[in-house]
Amino acid sequence: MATRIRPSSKRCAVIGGSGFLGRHLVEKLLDKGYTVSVFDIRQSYELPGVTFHQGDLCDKLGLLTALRDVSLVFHCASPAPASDNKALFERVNIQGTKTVIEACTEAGVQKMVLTSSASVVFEGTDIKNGSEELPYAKKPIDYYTQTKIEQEKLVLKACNKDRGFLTVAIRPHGIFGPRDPQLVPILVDTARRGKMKFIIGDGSNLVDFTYVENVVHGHILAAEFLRPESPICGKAYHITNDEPVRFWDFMSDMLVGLGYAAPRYHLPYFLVYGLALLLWLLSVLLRPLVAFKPTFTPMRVALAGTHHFYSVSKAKQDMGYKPLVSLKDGIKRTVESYPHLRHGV
Ligand SMILES: NC(=O)C1=CN([C@@H]2O[C@H](COP(=O)(O)OP(=O)(O)OC[C@H]3O[C@@H](n4cnc5c(N)ncnc54)[C@H](O)[C@@H]3O)[C@@H](O)[C@H]2O)C=CC1
Ligand SMILES: CC(C)CCC[C@@H](C)[C@H]1CC[C@H]2C3=C(CC[C@]12C)[C@@]1(C)CCC(=O)C[C@@H]1CC3
Repeated sequence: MATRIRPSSKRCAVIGGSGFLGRHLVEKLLDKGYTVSVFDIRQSYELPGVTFHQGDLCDKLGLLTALRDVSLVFHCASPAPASDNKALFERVNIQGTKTVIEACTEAGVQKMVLTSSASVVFEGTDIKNGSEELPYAKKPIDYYTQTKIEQEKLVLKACNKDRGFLTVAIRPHGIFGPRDPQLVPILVDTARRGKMKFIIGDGSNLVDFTYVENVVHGHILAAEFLRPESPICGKAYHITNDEPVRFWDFMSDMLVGLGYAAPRYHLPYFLVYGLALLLWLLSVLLRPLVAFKPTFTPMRVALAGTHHFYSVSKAKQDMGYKPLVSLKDGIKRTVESYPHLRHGV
């Protein structure tokens, strides 16, 4: 049974703290008595007790200023997967993460918690109750995931007990909740354009969706357990709601909760995947002439049409992780937080 050890210092920095997960993390850290600095390329809010440092994480000097006197760093910055910009993913997730590690070691930071992704092991085919033992995807589903793999490897490799720098990676899956800029807005936009009528495949595929407060809980537990004698040093941990759900039931609950019709008609998986691949290729080839972004990318079709859910046994055993908010409550809270996205508004 894991025993939690209180952190020696509660001064931390959240890189990417202006984002969806980052802001929820900042709010919970403040509740728990931490002193928080945010480092982000943009400032999206103001909160008493939070010091904002606006800058690009590829800039070591900017980081060093933000990391002064900080003992714990959460790194949850990344370009959005939908940006589909290979050069940007490589610059921020790989080069930028190298810079973050260098800055942390130069500034004397003792612990770093990386937000990785469960998708680092996903190749577009079924994963059922996948453990952290699964190898990294040899053929990741997109450039974003490819760079998340490299990023996780860099951070875990940097863990060095002798030098007093401890690292751990949290791998959430399908984060949702209030202020999420991706899942619900994309879903509603697709529904408003009349494109949410179809279920890809037979609709029985199980997927993990994780309420944002559970993801935050996993990050803070990891930070608090990160000590030289702990088994979590240099390791990756899945963090989910531990309630795999049919992908299309989850989407239907969200849609119906917001007043839209649930999808009803089935389309064969491989037909939709093939069409999505064709459209994506066209969008890449025609990029210099016309800019269009298909809603159903091959990555989204793979995520929507396969089983992919992950075991959280290791996080339970090593850090005493247990989701705090059920899927049902998470969906209710999320739906209530988007009055402006309701049907007819
Ligand atoms: N949303 C999801 O379902 C999942 C997200 N993740 C990971 O969780 C983390 C947080 O994701 P979200 O909160 O959803 O994204 P988000 O887009 O809301 O937040 C990312 C933040 O990073 C900042 N950022 C981007 N480039 C930067 C740069 N060069 N320098 C400084 N800041 C920069 C952005 O301004 C933004 O505030 C990311 O690492 C993502 O890969 C992992 C699994 C699932
Ligand atoms: C148009 C519909 C078929 C799908 C709408 C919902 C999708 C936008 C989301 C369903 C699964 C989500 C997901 C991610 C982003 C949003 C979805 C595709 C991630 C790719 C975000 C970043 C990660 O690290 C992995 C996530 C997997 C699940």
